[in-house]
Amino acid sequence: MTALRLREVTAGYGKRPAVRDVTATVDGGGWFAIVGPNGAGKSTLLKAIAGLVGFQGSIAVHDREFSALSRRQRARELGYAPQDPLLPTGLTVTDYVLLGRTPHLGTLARESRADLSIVDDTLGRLDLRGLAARRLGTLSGGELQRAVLARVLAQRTRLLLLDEPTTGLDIGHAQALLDRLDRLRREDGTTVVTTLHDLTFAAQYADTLLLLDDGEVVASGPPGEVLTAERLRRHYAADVEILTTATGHPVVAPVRGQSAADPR
Ligand SMILES: Nc1ncnc2c1ncn2[C@@H]1O[C@H](COP(=O)(O)OP(=O)(O)OP(=O)(O)O)[C@@H](O)[C@H]1O
Repeated sequence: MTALRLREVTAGYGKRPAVRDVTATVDGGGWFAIVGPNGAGKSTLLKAIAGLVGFQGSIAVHDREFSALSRRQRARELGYAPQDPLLPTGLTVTDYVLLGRTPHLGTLARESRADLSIVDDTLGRLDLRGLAARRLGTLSGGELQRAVLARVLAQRTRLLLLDEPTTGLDIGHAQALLDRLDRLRREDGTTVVTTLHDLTFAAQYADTLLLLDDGEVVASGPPGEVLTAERLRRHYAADVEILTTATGHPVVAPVRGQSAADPR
């Protein structure tokens, strides 16, 4: 099944769209990473898919035209975690994660035992049970990041849109978080769409990369095809070598002192 279909999506804020004519298909259960240099339009594209930025073109989620759905229906179809969410610092981790159940609550808006059980299960999956009673304002950056992911996972949607989910995480925590997402994908068939700055991580986890530059798609396909030294020089002004892990995944290795942006 197709989880997400974008047809000629153009989106932005003012007269000049930040994203232009993006066409892409994401298979159910896949991992699709949107990559590109700063300001390329990655976050804008995710926001358009999440219904937070106006767009032209067509966005279909699980074969339903997204603009035809109500806010509540959208929140049941996809979970979105922004890069810098506004966090209610006084809320406990449990109460914050419970917010993820809002689209599923009945008319009386009271959480059921099933909702609480989902929250507890999600806290367990993200090793957050020990922090359940802590207020968000007292957490470290990495702990907060996990709490944000927990809120989205508690929404229990088949499609996740995550904007830079590893920002501020050390390499071990970043890997653990991406591994958890990967397990979710394999066990529950969840579809994952992320923006990721770390191209080596993107190549490890995603099956498809979409490379944006200046709002336009400049390459898409399997990581091994998209990530070439030539492309990274052209679109990131970066001097890199592409190495390969024992498992055959590309590794993007910067080469010292040879930045293409350096006037020399
Ligand atoms: N709210 C806004 N109003 C006006 N312009 C915006 C707004 N948000 C982003 N932009 C502009 O849209 C363009 C794309 O920004 P976007 O945040 O989508 O890029 P990005 O690829 O996610 O960048 P980064 O890697 O730096 O996070 C940029 O030129 C940015 O300045």
